[in-house]
Amino acid sequence: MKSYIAKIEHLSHRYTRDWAIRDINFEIPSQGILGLLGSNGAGKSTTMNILCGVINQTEGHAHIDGISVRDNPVEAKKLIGFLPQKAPLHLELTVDEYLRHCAYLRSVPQSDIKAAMDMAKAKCGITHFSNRLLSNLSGGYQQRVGIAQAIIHQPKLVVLDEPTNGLDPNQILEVRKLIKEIAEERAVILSTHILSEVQATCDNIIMIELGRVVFADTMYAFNNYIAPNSFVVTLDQPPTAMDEIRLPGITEVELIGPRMYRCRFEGSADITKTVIGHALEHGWDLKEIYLEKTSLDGVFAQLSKNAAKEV
Ligand SMILES: Nc1ncnc2c1ncn2[C@@H]1O[C@H](COP(=O)(O)OP(=O)(O)OP(=O)(O)O)[C@@H](O)[C@H]1O
Repeated sequence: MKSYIAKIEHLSHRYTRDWAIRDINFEIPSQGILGLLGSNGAGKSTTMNILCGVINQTEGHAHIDGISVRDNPVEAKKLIGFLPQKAPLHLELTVDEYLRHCAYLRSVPQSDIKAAMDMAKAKCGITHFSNRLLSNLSGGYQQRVGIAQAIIHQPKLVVLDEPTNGLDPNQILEVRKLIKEIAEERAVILSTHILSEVQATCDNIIMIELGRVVFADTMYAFNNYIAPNSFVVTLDQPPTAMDEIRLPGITEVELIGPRMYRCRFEGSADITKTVIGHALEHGWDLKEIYLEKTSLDGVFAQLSKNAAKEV
């Protein structure tokens, strides 16, 4: 058995003059969740749409289980469930009416449709809403219906474009849990511009910026990559000269609030222990110290810098 279900090779696309994506290469593992992370306009939807046969690429190849999406779209699409950024819901239908319609569109045999609907509803926790109009469901439940339509034909790969966009914090947690459950049986690729979304749900990550892959590895490697390089410290009795806080290893100290300093450092985060010891020794009266999480912007900046160096 192949360890991946889909393969993207040298994928490039331009809508008009400029390239939206350029020479994208990656594989989607047969199981688990792959996160496609990138800021707005990075090229996530373009990549997803090509993968799902919604648009044809200008150059390169997308294969699902060895089948070319471009050359054999009907067969390739049978293997994919897709929830686009704007869920294709018909709000005037009930959950059952809508899912029956989706099963029919997905060529589920007539005799299997009821079982397919029951399976998708149970999996997505919407059985009790079978006869509810979609327009009367909350955003979180509408998204569950969107996911149910994506798995109704038991695809090997589920593609989710910004699946938690517009949901409230509780709904986000529930939908993430559902996505993880779905990925126990198949491959899932989800796109998002939210770093914490990928960190919370994904096993592997592809990060794209300006249409190019800037990072591709496991989530573990990514988390190590974005190890924080700054901390914030509040000192009730700070030294008169701010420079005194700049202990060896600290490269920059910035005043960001009353007696509150952002310190950038190189090397191990253990530097905070040194600062705590030093503050105690010099009576700086340390109130609070915490490592700052690297922002997505920070990660992008760092990755772009690295990519530029490699060119
Ligand atoms: N139909 C289109 N016609 C022309 N340009 C487009 C079209 N769709 C997308 N683009 C451009 O292609 C680039 C990539 O867009 P894409 O929608 O793939 O990015 P994205 O990462 O999904 O962003 P978002 O999170 O905002 O949806 C952007 O510069 C965008 O303006």
